[in-house]
Amino acid sequence: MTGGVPFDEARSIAHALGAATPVRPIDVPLAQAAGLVLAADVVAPRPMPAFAASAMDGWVVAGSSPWRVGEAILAGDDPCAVPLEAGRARPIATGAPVPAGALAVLRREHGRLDADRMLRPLEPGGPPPGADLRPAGEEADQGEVLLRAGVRLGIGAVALAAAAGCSSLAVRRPRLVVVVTGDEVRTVGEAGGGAVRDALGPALAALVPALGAELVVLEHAGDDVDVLVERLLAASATADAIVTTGGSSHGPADLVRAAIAAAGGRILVPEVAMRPGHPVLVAEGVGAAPGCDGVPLVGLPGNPLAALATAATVLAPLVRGLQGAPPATPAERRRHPIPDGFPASRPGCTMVLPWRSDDDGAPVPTGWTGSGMLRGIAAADGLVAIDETGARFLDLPGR
Ligand SMILES: Nc1nc2c(c(=O)[nH]1)N[C@H]1C(S)=C(S)[C@@H](COP(=O)(O)OP(=O)(O)OC[C@H]3O[C@@H](n4cnc5c(N)ncnc54)[C@H](O)[C@@H]3O)O[C@H]1N2
Ligand code: MOO
Repeated sequence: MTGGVPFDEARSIAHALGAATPVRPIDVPLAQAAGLVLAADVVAPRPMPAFAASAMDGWVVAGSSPWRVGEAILAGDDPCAVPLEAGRARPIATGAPVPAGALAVLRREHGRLDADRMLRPLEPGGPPPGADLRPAGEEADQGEVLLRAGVRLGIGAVALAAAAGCSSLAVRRPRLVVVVTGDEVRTVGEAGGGAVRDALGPALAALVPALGAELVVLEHAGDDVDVLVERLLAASATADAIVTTGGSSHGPADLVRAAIAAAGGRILVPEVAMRPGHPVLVAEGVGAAPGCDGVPLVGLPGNPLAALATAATVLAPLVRGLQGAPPATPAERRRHPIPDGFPASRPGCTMVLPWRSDDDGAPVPTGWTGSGMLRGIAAADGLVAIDETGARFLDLPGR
């Protein structure tokens, strides 16, 4: 047994903490919306497509063949007010509006235009009614919900919103402040003489936007509790949530817990039954004062692999809560048998390990899984959480 809050419960607490105060929606230009979480439903303002159009280059035909061919219709032309009469055809481009009365579109490779401008199908009978016609409203009726609030916008969703006529979208993008602690942590120069280079600041600077949040400040604080409290209070005034690294355990220089208390916060998750990352903590109300609720905080351990594993475990659900997104993706929730080559589960403890695909696409351990190591996660396709119920693949945004 490792002790600590069970893995799933810690994730639920983190998500619920964020979901209790989802951040205020902001409008962002469409081109900046990918990766962010939608704050309001997007509905089709008109049928999609808005008009009946040809799905192929060829001829739009009415009645039976042969057809007398008239003027071409191009994409961008106004829908024609004059219906196409039986026995007539018009050359038509993919996406061009189809006139009323049309039977079907005959693809250009399926027809022959004779010298007398009469069109005949190569196959007897010609196209069946409706062939290669895109009816108006085929994809959506007017007023139909295209994208639901809470969804993370991918490139397809951005393209759909653009097609629906949006030029900006309401999203929830939480503002995070990251405080990297540790007197021994250096941002420049080489490690040595007891010092280490900061591995976590740069990683979190990449992770935060990959989670669909905004990094407003990334700062370094030594192991001085007064300085740390000051930083937490300042952060609570600007941020929707705070992330600290290091000092989360109970060593002589581990000050994060004391600083949280001094900054008015309350620890909800003091440690998690997981390896690595056991000392990770989740707190609420940092910076709380009369008339101000304070903000959530996730205290990541200093050991680098532990920090990244716990970021995927509790920081990601907290951010999803703040975004108004559901707790975990269905892919993350799905349990798999523990894949070959991975360690068996340990009672009462969730192990989080980096994995990569082998040449056949099967997950294999990366090695270098010590809590202070980084070569494993550097080579990883993701993280896998193993417990007595099986294996679950966690999202590792920005990997
Ligand atoms: N007596 C016990 N000691 C420890 C326990 C325990 O249960 N009992 N838990 C261990 C576990 S598990 C972890 S994880 C670490 C986490 O401790 P902290 O969060 O307090 O981390 P630090 O002590 O500040 O640092 C640990 C390690 O990581 C290096 N570090 C810190 N920040 C960075 C950074 N930004 N970039 C690169 N490396 C960093 C730091 O120099 C230390 O080597 O506690 C165990 N102890
Ligand atoms: O939980 Mo710690 O990350 O094993 O060293």
